[in-house]
Amino acid sequence: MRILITGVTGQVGHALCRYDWPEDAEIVAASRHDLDLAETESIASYISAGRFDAVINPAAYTAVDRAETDLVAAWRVNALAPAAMAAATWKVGIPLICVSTDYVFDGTKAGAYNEDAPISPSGVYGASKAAGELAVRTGNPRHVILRTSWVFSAHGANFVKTMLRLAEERPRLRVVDDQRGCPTSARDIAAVLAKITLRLIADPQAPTGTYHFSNAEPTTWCDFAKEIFRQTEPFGYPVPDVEAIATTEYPTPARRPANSVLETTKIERDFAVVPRPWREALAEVLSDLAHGVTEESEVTR
Ligand SMILES: NC(=O)C1=CN([C@@H]2O[C@H](COP(=O)(O)OP(=O)(O)OC[C@H]3O[C@@H](n4cnc5c(N)ncnc54)[C@H](OP(=O)(O)O)[C@@H]3O)[C@@H](O)[C@H]2O)C=CC1
Ligand SMILES: Cc1cn([C@H]2C[C@H](O)[C@@H](COP(=O)(O)OP(=O)(O)O[C@H]3O[C@@H](C)C(=O)[C@@H](O)[C@H]3O)O2)c(=O)[nH]c1=O
Ligand SMILES: [Mg+2]
Repeated sequence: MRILITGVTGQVGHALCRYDWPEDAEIVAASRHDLDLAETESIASYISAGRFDAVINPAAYTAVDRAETDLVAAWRVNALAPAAMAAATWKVGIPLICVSTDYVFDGTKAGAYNEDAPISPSGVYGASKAAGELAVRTGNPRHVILRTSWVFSAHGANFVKTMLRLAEERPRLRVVDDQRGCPTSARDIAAVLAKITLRLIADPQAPTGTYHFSNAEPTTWCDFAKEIFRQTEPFGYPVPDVEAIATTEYPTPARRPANSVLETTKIERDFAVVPRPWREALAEVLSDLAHGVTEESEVTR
């Protein structure tokens, strides 16, 4: 079976390429040079010519603040590209597995969001991802949309690596303590995406639709930062003071949800997925970083 993976230079795409796929899985890893997702018109022919058995699309325009002033580019990659993929995959009768975000929610809900909670994105990034979801839902009934949150990994750009970099530069960091969510390892997301994809390829009756997946145990960005430094201290890395601040004290172009905790019971039930605590996944990533398993690592398949 042939599986197309997009966004292979990103956190989740990279982890998918490194996943331990079964022997009979042939992974086609498409970078922006192979398939530029901003070129909407090129997507259909690439997919129809590829003889794929499934398409996994973790590629996205993920610069949340930049999206506010780069609306068309964000919508091309996050909305139009998934729309083109949905049409093309449905035409050749294969499943489409896409990744979406907690930022489709406005964050005003008190508890965790389940898959049926109404979406109400407050920024361009979230809105464009919500549009991509809708396109996939209406374009290919054989889809899974996996919403996740606060992705981190040794590879690529993310909050963990930002904190480690800032700690080298400053003795004191100020981090928002009034936005709640669940950090999630790109490797864990990749394992879930692989499991879902293999099941959809093998079984025409496999469950489809929208699913939430994150690592377990909600936290705030501030407590996430503190845990990063608690875990890196033994490596001899610099440990800055982390000051808890309010979102109002850290102005950004895009508004972020105050609460974006995702409820994961549906995926646990339908795909027998067991989310592990993010602190455990963080330890793995920090160990990878300490041992130099970073973006320079070669993807071997
Ligand atoms: N990062 C996060 O915290 C979260 C991410 N998500 C979602 O998870 C998915 C994976 O995110 P993550 O791995 O972190 O993303 P990254 O930002 O790490 O990677 C994005 C990938 O998309 C590719 N891409 C962007 N524009 C294009 C284009 N025009 N043509 C082809 N490829 C393109 C990038 O390629 P290049 O390197 O060439 O730019 C890169 O490979 C996304 O759908 C995202 O919306 C959901 C919740 C949280
Ligand atoms: C660097 C920094 C950030 N912050 C705040 C800003 C923001 O509210 C929060 C996290 O910062 P980031 O820029 O990493 O966050 P952001 O880019 O918004 O992360 C999001 O990315 C997209 C792609 C998603 O889909 C989301 O799930 C989420 O992971 O921390 C501080 O308070 N202090 C700091 O020094
Ligand atoms: Mg960011």
